Amino acid sequence: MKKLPYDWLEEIINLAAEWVVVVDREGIVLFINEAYCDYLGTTQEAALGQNVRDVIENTRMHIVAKTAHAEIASIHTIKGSEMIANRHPLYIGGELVGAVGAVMFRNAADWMAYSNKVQPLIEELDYYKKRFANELKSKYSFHDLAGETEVFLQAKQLAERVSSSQSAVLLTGQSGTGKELFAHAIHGASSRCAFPFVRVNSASIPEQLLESELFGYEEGAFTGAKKGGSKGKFELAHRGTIFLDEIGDMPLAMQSKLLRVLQEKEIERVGGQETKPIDVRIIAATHRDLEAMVKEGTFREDLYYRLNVMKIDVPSLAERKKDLPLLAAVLLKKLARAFDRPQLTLSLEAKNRLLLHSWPGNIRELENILERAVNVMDGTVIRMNHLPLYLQDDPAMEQRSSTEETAIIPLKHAVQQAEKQAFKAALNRSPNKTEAARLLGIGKTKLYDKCREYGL
Ligand SMILES: Nc1ncnc2c1ncn2[C@@H]1O[C@H](COP(=O)(O)OP(=O)(O)OP(=O)(O)O)[C@@H](O)[C@H]1O
Repeated sequence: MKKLPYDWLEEIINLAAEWVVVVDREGIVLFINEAYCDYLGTTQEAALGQNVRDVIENTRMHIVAKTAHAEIASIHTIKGSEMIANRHPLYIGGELVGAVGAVMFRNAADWMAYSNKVQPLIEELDYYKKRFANELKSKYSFHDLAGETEVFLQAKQLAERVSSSQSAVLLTGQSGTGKELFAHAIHGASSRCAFPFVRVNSASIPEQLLESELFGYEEGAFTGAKKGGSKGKFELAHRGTIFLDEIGDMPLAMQSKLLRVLQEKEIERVGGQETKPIDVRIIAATHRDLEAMVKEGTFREDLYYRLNVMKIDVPSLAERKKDLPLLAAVLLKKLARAFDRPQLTLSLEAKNRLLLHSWPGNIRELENILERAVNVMDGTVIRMNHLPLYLQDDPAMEQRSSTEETAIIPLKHAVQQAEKQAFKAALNRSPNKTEAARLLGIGKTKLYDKCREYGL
């Protein structure tokens, strides 16, 4: 291979690094470029062969040539100016022969120009770091859990009491009842509140990804694995709380792995050899009947007992209908802020209609209905015609439709009712949403959209 001529190399160094010096192991100058000499007020002829300390004030090149410890971005004052220099040990053929020094920024103005470019990037990084940290914080406190009915207050008081313990908590209750809010509040009131709150939804993560999502993976664990590997949710939650939502949807194979982690209190990344100790509190939630699943053999009994140390039943909205006006008011306040539409209220007629509804989708359904209304109305009062069609029907029909002979109703409503029934049945009969989507012959995204639409 043809080598570059020496004078080319020198020119390349001048262009690339501007000020460069090379010393041998004794600190004798072997090379220094012209630009550096000009600044120092010397010449190459005079500097070569001299001890570097006699050529450059405050230098540390002779030290790096001895210790072989690189010094990066060190501040170096020469002739009253602060420069930023890098000093590297120089190895040739594996042997330490001296050191190379380069001045990266010759004055504050150079540094400022560079810093002006880098600063916005640092600020952006900072912003994302803070946002990420916020994501890992609990967002709701007990104060945010609205409700005054006896059954709700009992659940809330029990949750407040268990906050201070380290025991696992199992939150049960239908979908949309506020289990996640309870989990946030428990973490927020616990001694772990300064550490992360990390949520994992077992139903929304494909089975083959769940293990690496929970426990992380090492570099090269599989095709497409990130360089340096990745932390799993358990590692992210270290010293904090992990919220295992939809635990009833966790596949059996993963249940065994989860149980091992809970017993051993250590995790092993996918593709890794070492185990890491982990200190997390577990809060699990499900809308499924785990005891029935244990009997059926679809949920591990030993895992069930590990998770079910403290069980809190979050009541359905049907059981706490008296809370509906208060909940609607709280949710409307939230929507008013989000949509910048102050003073949102419910008309008496709409409120009465809501009180007659059976609320299979609980508070999430109420939230969706109110949000939809805010989107379709102009003023500040939610009226009957702002409610979804299935609530504009005669309320008696809602109760009758499943038991009596089919009433004649507009086709559009009938289709909606039938669709909602089909979704409910598929969800009840399937161990997870993927299976429900398969039974219905639709994609998972469509299933999620429809569940949101019908508040399921
Ligand atoms: N007590 C409450 N006060 C105010 N808002 C509530 C309350 N409970 C629930 N909500 C609201 O209802 C919605 C559903 O709550 P959440 O997601 O906690 O339900 P969930 O039981 O975890 O549902 P799923 O089982 O489907 O995950 C949320 O948007 C939440 O803000």
